[in-house]
Amino acid sequence: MRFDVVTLFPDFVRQCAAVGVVGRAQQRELLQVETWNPRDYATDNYRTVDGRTCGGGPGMVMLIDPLRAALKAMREAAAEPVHVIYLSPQGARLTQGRVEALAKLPRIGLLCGRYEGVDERLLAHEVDEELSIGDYVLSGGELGAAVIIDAVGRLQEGALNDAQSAQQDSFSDGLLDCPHYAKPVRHALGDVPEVLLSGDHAAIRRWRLKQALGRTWLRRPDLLVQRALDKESRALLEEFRREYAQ
Ligand SMILES: c1cc(-c2cnc[nH]2)ccn1
Repeated sequence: MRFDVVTLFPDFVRQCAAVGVVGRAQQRELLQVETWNPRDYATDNYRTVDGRTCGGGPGMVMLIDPLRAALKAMREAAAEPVHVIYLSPQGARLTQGRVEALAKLPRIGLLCGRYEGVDERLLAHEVDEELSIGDYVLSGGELGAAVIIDAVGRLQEGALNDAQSAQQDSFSDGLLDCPHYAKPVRHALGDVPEVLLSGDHAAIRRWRLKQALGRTWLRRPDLLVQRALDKESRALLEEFRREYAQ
């Protein structure tokens, strides 16, 4: 997987991708992150990349030509076709399902806007998809790009170790994660649940699934609506709800 990020802040994006799972995956050449700065493609002496918004009003808009030249250089830099994503509050909300689909692509281009955004004509001709990481306004698209690089990058074959894969699976089955504990077993803040000390792996699996179902029901019931539950999960959730109601 190759990510190509068009951004006025390449160092920020590279630093985000240099640590943790994604950083290690880059070192192991499981993925590649390249950056393209539109300012390097501005043709005037001031390296101008923004202009006043037509029709008046506050703020500036990113100009077509520096972005278009940067995208052209990006497309020419490698053979595979690029799926170009523009990060914006106007985009479709990013979901784990969309992340899993994106993880199958050979190359992803991430266009990061700043100021009030990007000239609509550039978006209409150069962008395949708009995605939002949440209903709030950020200072630019770079944090969205970092989220996509992390969520998609960690799904590349070999990027995760066994424990991380298990944790990924627990989120990816559409439920919130169960509670986690480490030593000491006894603490002034409370004790580790006995079942986790029992060595009974079947009971531990059921307890973790019950907690995940119960938490999802309490905190994100909308996720449960979208998810069919098997007989065991329905029974465990009912058990959780009965105990919760007591
Ligand atoms: C993705 C991008 C953005 C954003 C880009 N520029 C200002 N906000 C907000 C949410 N998700």
